[in-house]
Amino acid sequence: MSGSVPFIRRLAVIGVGLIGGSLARALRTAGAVGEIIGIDRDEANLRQAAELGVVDRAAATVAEGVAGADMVFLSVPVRAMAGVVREIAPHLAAGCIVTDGGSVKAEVVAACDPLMPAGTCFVGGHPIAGTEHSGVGASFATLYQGKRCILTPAATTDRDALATVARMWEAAGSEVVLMDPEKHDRVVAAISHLPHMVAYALVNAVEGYDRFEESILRYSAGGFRDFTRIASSDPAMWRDIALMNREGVLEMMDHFAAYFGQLRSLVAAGDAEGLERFFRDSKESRDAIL
Ligand SMILES: NC(=O)c1ccc[n+]([C@@H]2O[C@H](COP(=O)([O-])OP(=O)(O)OC[C@H]3O[C@@H](n4cnc5c(N)ncnc54)[C@H](O)[C@@H]3O)[C@@H](O)[C@H]2O)c1
Ligand SMILES: O=C(O)C(=O)C[C@]1(C(=O)O)C=C[C@@H](O)C=C1
Repeated sequence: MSGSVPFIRRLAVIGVGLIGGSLARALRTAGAVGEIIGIDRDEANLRQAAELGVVDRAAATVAEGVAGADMVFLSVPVRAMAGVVREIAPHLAAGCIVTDGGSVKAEVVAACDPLMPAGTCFVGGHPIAGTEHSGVGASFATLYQGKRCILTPAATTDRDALATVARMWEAAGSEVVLMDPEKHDRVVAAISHLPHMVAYALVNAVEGYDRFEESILRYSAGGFRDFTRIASSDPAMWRDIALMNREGVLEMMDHFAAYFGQLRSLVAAGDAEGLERFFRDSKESRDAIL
């Protein structure tokens, strides 16, 4: 544990899975938080969170769980966020900050912000870090180390609350970036949501390929497995993301289809030079991000 002062007195984590559990672990390791209360509709997962010491105690009810908390972190699927805020709103202490880690921001912020009682504040957030695994058993303290966390404040967001949420993510090891929610959704549609759509479609396409009488997936090796790791991610989480960032995801799927079509034309035309140029451009861009 670092010697830093716990600047969050009581943190309530709603949805103690990969994202919420990892934040709880990271903040505890950093000495940034006094007490951590867990809330989850999956009783077995919540019990495990308490047994693992990820939370200090499991709340019996949502009302009891958020009572007296100065920070509430929402890490439930994106379409569940507003319902949870509606449920906790009457029980929040004055000055409480509610923030989230959901993968879509415009609709989440627009739905949650107006539900907040006077004297409390909602700050939208999204750590750009994760894995294909779910549940508190998959959580780990270093998930956010060296990663970015995007915060999406509105013009009306209290600046002190924003600074406290930024400090929380920095304590977890992340670099905080501010962005408006609409830009956020277009950016993650490109760098996160499209790759998941492509990976899910690729696995189904190969499994659905019926030229042979056996499933050929078992012959897959490094290339296919690296590329499709994220197709093992939670289907319900990705259903919610595709529905809530529908416009951004559709725009990127169309954009991708145009590039895929270009590549198809190069193959069909036997254009060796064009193919090599296409692959070189891509390799240069990909090498540059590492
Ligand atoms: N998995 C990732 O890589 C990743 C990365 C960044 C952000 N996110 C976002 O973080 C959020 C959580 O994802 P996760 O990967 O931690 O999922 P997870 O399945 O590991 O954890 C979510 C937890 O929320 C609980 N839950 C669901 N609905 C609830 C409700 N209404 N009330 C109380 N508890 C409820 C579930 O029981 C589960 O334990 C999602 O919004 C997701 O979009 C995920
Ligand atoms: O590394 C992974 O497994 C992830 O899918 C993490 C990932 C991504 O990079 O796309 C997935 C969803 C998020 O909202 C943020 C991060």
